[in-house]
Amino acid sequence: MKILSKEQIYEGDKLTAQRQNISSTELMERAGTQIFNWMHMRMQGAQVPIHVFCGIGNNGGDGLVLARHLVNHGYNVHTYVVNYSDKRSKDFLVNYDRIKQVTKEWPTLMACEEDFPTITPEAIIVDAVFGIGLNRPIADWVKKLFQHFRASKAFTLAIDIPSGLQTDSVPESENDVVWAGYTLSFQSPKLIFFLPETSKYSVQWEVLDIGIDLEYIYKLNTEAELIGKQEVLPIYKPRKRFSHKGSFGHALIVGGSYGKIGSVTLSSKAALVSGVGLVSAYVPKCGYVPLQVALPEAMVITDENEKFISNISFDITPSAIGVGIGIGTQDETLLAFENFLKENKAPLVVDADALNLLSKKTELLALLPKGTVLTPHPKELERLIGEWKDDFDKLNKTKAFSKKHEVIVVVKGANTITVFQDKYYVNTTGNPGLATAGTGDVLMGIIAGLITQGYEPLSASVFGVYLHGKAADIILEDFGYQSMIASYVIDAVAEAYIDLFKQPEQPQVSEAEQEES
Ligand SMILES: NC(=O)C1=CN([C@@H]2O[C@H](COP(=O)(O)OP(=O)(O)OC[C@H]3O[C@@H](n4cnc5c(N)ncnc54)[C@H](OP(=O)(O)O)[C@@H]3O)[C@@H](O)[C@H]2O)[C@@H](O)CC1
Ligand SMILES: Nc1ncnc2c1ncn2[C@@H]1O[C@H](COP(=O)(O)OP(=O)(O)O)[C@@H](O)[C@H]1O
Ligand SMILES: [K+]
Repeated sequence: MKILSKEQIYEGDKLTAQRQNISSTELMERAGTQIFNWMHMRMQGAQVPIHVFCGIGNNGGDGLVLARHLVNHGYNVHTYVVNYSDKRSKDFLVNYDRIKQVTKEWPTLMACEEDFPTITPEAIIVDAVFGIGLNRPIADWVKKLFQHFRASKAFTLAIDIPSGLQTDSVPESENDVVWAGYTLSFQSPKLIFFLPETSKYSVQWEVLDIGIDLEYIYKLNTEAELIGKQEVLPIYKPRKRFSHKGSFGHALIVGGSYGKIGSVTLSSKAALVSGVGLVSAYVPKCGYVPLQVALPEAMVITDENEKFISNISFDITPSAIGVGIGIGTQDETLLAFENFLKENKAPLVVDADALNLLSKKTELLALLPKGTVLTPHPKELERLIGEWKDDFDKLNKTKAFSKKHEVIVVVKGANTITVFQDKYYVNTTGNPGLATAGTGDVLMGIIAGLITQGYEPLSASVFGVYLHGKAADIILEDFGYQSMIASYVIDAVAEAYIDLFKQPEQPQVSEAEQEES
């Protein structure tokens, strides 16, 4: 699913009105009605107090449409106009008149703290104060209103975006923003739902379809894309009946040092379950026995050194190489890595300590083949691109880094974002069960394994991140967040593949209904 910028959303609204020959008022009616339907389906007329807080722009207009429908359906509604400006949008005014026609209880005008109503914890707050039009600092009394919402502990439903958030920046203080339990977003999810610093402002989100022109969306090139099953299915390469192990390449996993051989075992096994034909592991001598015992399917090549890698030399021709897990950052290993990069022609995935070696000696970045995949966790990323001011600064710096060095950067985290040139691919799978040792090694093995099988490095990264997260989601039911470990994630990659082709469950039709039809 495409994640539209604010400008693209406004453009989409305008074009839709033109092409469907409807007014912006009608589009707002659609938007507000969708919100009403969402609430009505869940509330079924329950008489919980609903406080709808409307700004003076179109987000407020949506709130007024919703409030009118709630009044018409007999809900216990209180509507407020948060009067932070003397301006009013045209469609706000239209809907202000319309709500006055259906109730004697006109919206209460609020202009300072004294006007704040009492909100009980069991009430519902609808936040239609600011939408994507917020463009400057908010008045102090309005910030106090947001704090009043939060202090009330009432469930808060935000329309389009939690008020106080802008689509392309991080708020200065968490007191300047509405903390929503749920956000109903029009047309496109917003990037801020997926970033570490801003995702907390909406516990859950959902996109409501307001019928924006499909051709416009289809042709649109967006900076960010949300990656779910629909997006990875076209990437998947089916297997031919007469394929053989030679058809799926030979992966080489280079890593390990004394006490850290497990990382190589995990990556190599992950590469195998991703579907490669052959896997070899390159480890220091101390890794030979543990690897052969733990993973009989893999071949093992050893370094001359007993405890760490000192010279990466082999006489196979791997289709792709994953390097860096557990190798440490000592000088001999740095030199071995440098010499390896000077010789290497195979596509690369660089992870863990190899990333730290790149940060230690940045000249090595020039030796990476074009399209190399880097898979840093936040600390490794910081060593590569320097400190960032906030999440947007981080993404911009990563983008600049990706462009400069022609590499793909997989920014790992709760919503892993793969960055390549001008584009962000935001993953939707995965859960906090993955916050455990070795899951990054597994990811590296999967991505290296997919490149080995002939996937383009960018597709391999996006697909690999999806499969890895999906595997964790599948086993969540069995192991929960606490007891999930990296090996179980490897075991579940098979199910993640199978899930790609599962049809959504159809609603059960009773025999009586079948006979009727
Ligand atoms: N277009 C459509 O057809 C549809 C739009 N939809 C809805 O419209 C929403 C966007 O609406 P919007 O553009 O009117 O902006 P909104 O967020 O309501 O803000 C109001 C105005 O406040 C102002 N302002 C900004 N910051 C300020 C500040 N700090 N303190 C004081 N004032 C400030 C600023 O105006 P300015 O003063 O800069 O001229 C701004 O314009 C969108 O989120 C969705 O809910 C849906 O109905 C679908 C159809
Ligand atoms: N809260 C979370 N939600 C989803 N995925 C997570 C979460 N925390 C970590 N992960 C994922 O787990 C993996 C951890 O990788 P990394 O930090 O390199 O671990 P290790 O070095 O122990 O292998 C990454 O793929 C990351 O995206
Ligand atoms: K809002």
